[in-house]
Amino acid sequence: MAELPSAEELERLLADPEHQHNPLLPVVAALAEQNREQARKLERLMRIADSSYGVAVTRNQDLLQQYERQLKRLDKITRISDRYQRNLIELNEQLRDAALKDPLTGLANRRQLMERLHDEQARCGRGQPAFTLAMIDVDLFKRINDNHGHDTGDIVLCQLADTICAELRSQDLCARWGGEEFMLLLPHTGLSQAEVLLQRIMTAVKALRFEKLPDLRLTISAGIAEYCPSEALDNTIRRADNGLIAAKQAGRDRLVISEPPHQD
Ligand SMILES: Nc1nc2c(ncn2[C@@H]2O[C@H](COP(=O)(O)OP(=O)(O)OP(=O)(O)O)[C@@H](O)[C@H]2O)c(=O)[nH]1
Repeated sequence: MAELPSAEELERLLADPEHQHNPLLPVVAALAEQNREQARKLERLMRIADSSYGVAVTRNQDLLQQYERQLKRLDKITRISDRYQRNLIELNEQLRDAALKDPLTGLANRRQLMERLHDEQARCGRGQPAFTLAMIDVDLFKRINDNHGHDTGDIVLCQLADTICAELRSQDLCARWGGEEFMLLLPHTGLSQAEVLLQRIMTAVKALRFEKLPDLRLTISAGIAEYCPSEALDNTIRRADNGLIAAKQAGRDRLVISEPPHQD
C-alpha cells in the first residue's frame, strides 16, 4: 500500500503554487482539514486523560494522608484507653485495700479477718485440722498516748504490727481488731503450738526498741482459743477475748489459754 503523506507534506503540497490549478486540490484540502480536526480531537483527548490521571494521583495521595491521620488518631486513642485501664486497675486495688486493710498499720481489717474465719470454718467442716485464735492487746497503751502524744502512739502500733507479723507463717493472718487490739488467725494450729508462737511474739515485743523513745518497753497480754468444730465463730472469738480479759486481770504481760466449750 502506498504510504500516506505526513500532515506537513500535505500542507506543503496545498500551499505549493504549482498545484493551485489542480482539480483535485479541493479534495486534498478537505482531507487535510479532516486530518487537522482529528489531530485536534486527539490532542483534546490526551489533555483530558492527562488531567484525570493527575486527579486520580492527587486523590490517592489524599486518601493516604487521611489513612495516616486516622492511624495516628487510633494510636492516640489506644494509648489513652491503656492509661485509663491502668488507672482503673490501680483504683480497684486501692478500693480493695481500703475495704480489706487497716489504713494505719496495713494489716488486715476486721472484715478481711471475718472472711478468712468463715473460710477456715468451712475447711474444718470438711474434716481438716482446727485453727486457733489469739486476741492480743497492748498493755497500758493509754499512757504512751498521754505521755508522748497520739502520733507517737501510732508509730508504736505500726512497729508492733511489724514485730508480730515477723513471727508468723505465711498462712497465718494478723488483723487489727480495733484500737490497740490485734487478732491472730492461726490455721492448722492447736493450742500448744499457738502457745509457743505467742510466747515468741511476747518476747519479740519486749525486745522492741523505739528510736524516739529509747526507754520505752512494751508488753502485751493475750488470750487464745482453739476453734471447736460445730462451735459458732462468735463463741471462739468470745473465748479468746475472755482469755485476754483474764490475762489483764491477772496483772498483764501474760497469756491465758481458753478452755474448750462445754459439749452437750
Ligand atoms: N495512737 C493511737 N491510740 C489509739 C488508737 N486506737 C486506740 N488508741 C488508744 O489506746 C488506748 C487504750 O487504752 P485503754 O483501753 O485504757 O487500755 P490500756 O491503757 O492499754 O490499758 P490496758 O489495756 O488495761 O493494759 C486509748 O487511749 C485509745 O485512745 C490508735 O489508732 N492510735
